[in-house]
Formats: sequence, structure tokens, C-alpha cells
Amino acid sequence: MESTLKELSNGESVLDIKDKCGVAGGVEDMYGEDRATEDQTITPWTFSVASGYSLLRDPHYNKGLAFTEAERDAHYLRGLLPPSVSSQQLQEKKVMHNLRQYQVPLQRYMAMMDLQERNERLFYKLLIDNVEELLPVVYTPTVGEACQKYGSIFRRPQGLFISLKEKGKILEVLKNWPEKSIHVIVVTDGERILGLGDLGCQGMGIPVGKLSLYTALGGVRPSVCLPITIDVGTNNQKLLDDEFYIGLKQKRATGQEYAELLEEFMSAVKQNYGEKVLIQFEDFANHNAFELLAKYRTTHLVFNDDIQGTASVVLAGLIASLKLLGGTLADHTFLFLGAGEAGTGIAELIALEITRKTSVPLEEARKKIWLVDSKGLIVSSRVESLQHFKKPWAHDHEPVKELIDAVKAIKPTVLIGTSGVGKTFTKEVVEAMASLNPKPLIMALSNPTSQAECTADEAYTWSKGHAIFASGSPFDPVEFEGRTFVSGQANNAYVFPGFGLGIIMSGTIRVHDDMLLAASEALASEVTEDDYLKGRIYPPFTNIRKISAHIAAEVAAKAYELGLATRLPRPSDLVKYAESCMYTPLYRSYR
Ligand SMILES: O=C([O-])CC(=O)C(=O)O
Ligand SMILES: [Mg+2]
Repeated sequence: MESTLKELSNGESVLDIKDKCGVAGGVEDMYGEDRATEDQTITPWTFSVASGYSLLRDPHYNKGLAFTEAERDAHYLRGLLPPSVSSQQLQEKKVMHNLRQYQVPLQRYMAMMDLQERNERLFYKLLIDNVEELLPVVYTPTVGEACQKYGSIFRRPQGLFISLKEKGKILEVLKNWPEKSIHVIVVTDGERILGLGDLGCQGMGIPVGKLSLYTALGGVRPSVCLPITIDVGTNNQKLLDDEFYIGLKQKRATGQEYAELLEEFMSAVKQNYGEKVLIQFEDFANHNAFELLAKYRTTHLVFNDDIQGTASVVLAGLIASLKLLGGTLADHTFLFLGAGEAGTGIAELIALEITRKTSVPLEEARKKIWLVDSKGLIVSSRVESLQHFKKPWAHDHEPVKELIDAVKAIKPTVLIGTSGVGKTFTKEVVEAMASLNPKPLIMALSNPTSQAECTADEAYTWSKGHAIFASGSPFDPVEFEGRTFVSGQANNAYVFPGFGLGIIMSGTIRVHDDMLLAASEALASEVTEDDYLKGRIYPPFTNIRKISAHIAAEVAAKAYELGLATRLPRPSDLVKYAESCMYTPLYRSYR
């Protein structure tokens, strides 16, 4: 002891160190941890079994004041908590009360993230029981603002960051994650966060938010969910100039360098977690999104939420809307503003559904679907210069530059906004839709709310109450001429949680488009007469866990039918089985 205090292993004396840092370690600083200077190494000791103080700080197991008297005795918690014992219900009431005190949405977001990091089960209990209220907090629109300001509000890291610095070491990085068994990864490279553009490393809010919905809406256990952000730099100059930016301060790597990092990532994931881990691509820019999906869909269990998830949800709304509009999908004419991931993904799935329901070939089915991009209507004279994912939509027509002129020329029954650019469904556009159709179907899908093509209020007012409206981000009900209109939220959150659950519970090894159609049909069948009366073509989120179980069952059924499910024998009642697989956030008793 004497010698430890006086002379450290590197030969420096305590006095030397005192000179350097101005403090000594104090009494009982046995391992020299406190008196070590910055250039000396120490061992970060910890205990492997959570009990006492560390139990209170482990978000998976912490119950705060809800630890019972017996648990406080058995787990060394005496004195570490005040005497009061509270129920989970009372904790929920308190936290909801506190959250509602915050006027600023971002403060609610931060409070929710703190709760997730402090007491995971309470976080999910709140989210499940108050889904309509809290979805806009942990998800769109607030998550968008959170990503924009992620560096400034950063407290504790969530998820796994894989940057160019980790090239050649991605497998080791995966092993640093505390959970060994992973079933779903949501990964972004931050290049197209919602309709907000390139937010680089700060896109992490998206995988974190999406996976919290996997658990809350789809019942996938939080421990098997892994949020990942791949940081290859950012082209957002504002972030590069921001002293609080948390990512690599360099321009985006592209081409081979990008492809190699992603290849290493995809292989490492498969090597570490096996064949049956679902990888959800989220908010990649168009070119990478299509390329990655095409490249990995035959070798990995991958799903692009912005292309396929959005498509499945929108198709569900369209199928449901037929009850209000009459006819079949093939009787309608669709016009899109935006020909990126969501636009072309939805268009392709509509065409596929038409071919499955009629004898119309795919080429013919596509002809009822028109897309407008930043250069105007996509027509055959533009085909040479079009990106490959737009080419199938280049139909014969003279060039049209503006959306309003495209509406007048094409006379769509359905108008869908997927451009990521807000305020583009102008009064003139909505009025034109209303003059062409007794019930124009208008979907303003871009997120967050600031990027919505029009608001619910605008859609109902400008169409004089005739529009059927749905949007990607939520809008409050609208009063118009004595009637209350409740719009639906056409957001991929309706599908991916149940879709993922269906894949996981059946051990499915590849995603097939027919599973997306199955999910659409399942979701559409959940819309009730009451919803239709209010003008909505999506069910409320309040019943989402029941809906997710139903979607999971239909997706799994399709996977078994296609021979892609590996969990055998097939459970006879897939809905019951899905429900039995779902995580519930009630506290467990500790022995
Ligand atoms: O996150 C959302 O709300 C929907 C979505 O995938 C996107 O807009 O990219
Ligand atoms: Mg997205």
C-alpha cells in the first residue's frame, strides 16, 4: 500500500502527479484511478450482475419506485430509493402529467428519450397506452426536428454508429453492442432524413424511433432491435460548420468507397447474427436506396421501408378507399408528385396488385399511373435521361412542366404527393382535383408536417369538403361547414412493425412482394364503417397492436405459402401465435 501510494507502476511518484493535475487520489484510492493523470491508463471496473445501484441504472431492469419491499431487500436497494413504493400505473400517470407540461415538442422528445434510457418498460408502457398522443413525439414530426438538432441535444448515445473510421473493423463494432441475439436492424446513412435532406450522422433519431415502434406497435422485444447509423460523411454544409455536429466532418464518401463499407456491413451482420436478421433500410437517398435493395434482396433478408413499407401502407389506403369511391383499382387514374423511393415504390405495388386482381399485364397496369418529378410529367420523350427507376413510368404524352397542367391533362382520380417538398398541392391543384372528381382522393405523404404537400385543413377547405385525405404526418381533425373530418395517417408505421413481426415469427429468410400485398390487404380490412363515416381510410393507431398481429399473421401465411418460412411446423392459428409472440411492457417480479 505504501509503495502504491508513493510510486506508481510507471515509476512516477505521487508528487509528480500532484504537480501535473493539482490533486491526489485521496484516501483509499487503491488502484490509482482518481489520481491518474490524463496520460495514464486505468481499468474501468464494473460488475456483471445488475443489483443495487447498477440495477437502478440499468434501463432494461430498472423499475424506479416500483421495486417492491421484497425486491429492495433481495437486490441491495435499501436506502438507494426513497421509502414510497409506487405502481407502474401511478408512474405512468406521473410521467404523462410531466410530459404534458412541456409546451415545446422537442422537450417532450427529450423527456421520452431520457425515459427510454432510464426505464425501458415504463417507456413502452407509455407509448403503447398513449399511442395517438406520443407517436408524434417519438416519431414524425418531432423526430425530424430532433435529428436536425441531434448534436445539441445529444446526451447519451443510442444505437450503434459505424463510420468510415470503422472500416475493416465492423464485425468487432457489432460485437461491442451489449445484445448478442438481434432480429431486426434499422439502418440509415442519413442522406435523406424524412423530407429534410442530408442530416448525416444525426439521422440516428430515425432508426431509434422506427425500432421503438417495432416494439410498441409490433411487439418485437426491444433487446432484439438494433438501430444503426452508417456515417460516410455529410454534404450538409450547415452541419459541417456546426461545432456540435456529432458525425464525421467530411463530404460524403461515394462510389467504390461507399459500396465497400456497405458490403462489409452487410457481410458482418450476416456473419454475426445469421441469415434471419431483418435489415430495414431507412432514409437512404434515392440512388443508394434502389441499388442496395436490388443488390441485397436475393442474398439477405432486407426490406426498404421508404420504397416497400410506404407502398404497402398507401396501397392499403387505396384498397380501403374503394368502399367510398367505388370501382376497382384498375378503374382509377393515379398521378404522383415525386418519383423517388416512395413514388415509384407505390406505383409499382399498385400495378402489381392490379395484375394480381385482373388479367391485365403489368405493362398495361402501369399505364394508369403517371408521375411528375422536378422536371415535369415523366413522358417517353424523356426516357433517355431518366434514372432507371423512373423509366417504367415514361408513357406516351406530350411534355408537361407544371403539376397543375399535369392534373388537367391526365385527369387523375387519385393524387399522391411523395416529393419531400411542402406546399406543392396548391389551392389551384386541389380545386382542379375537386372539379374533376366528386370525391378526389388526395394523399400528402411527405414528412415531417413542414414538408406535407398540403395540410388537412387545406385539402378539405379547397375541395369544399369533398376530398378524401390522408397524410404522412398527423393532422388534427378539421371542422368544415359544420362537419368534422378526421384524416388518416398514411405512414409506413402501420405496416413495418407487423410486417417485421410476421417475418421474425415465421423465420422467413427473404422478403417477397406478395408479402407486401398481403400486408396491404390485412391493413385495409381493419378499416371500419365508423372510420369511413369520418372520412378516414386508415384505422386509428389506438388498435395498432391488434392490427399488427393481423398483418403479421397474413405476412407469415404468405411466407409459408411461398416456402420462405423456416419455422416449422407452421402454427395453425397464426393470429394467436403472433399475439403470443408480442412483448408486453408490464414489470416482471425479480427473485
Ligand atoms: O418516418 C416516417 O414518418 C415515414 C418515412 O419513412 C419517411 O418519411 O421517410
Ligand atoms: Mg423513411
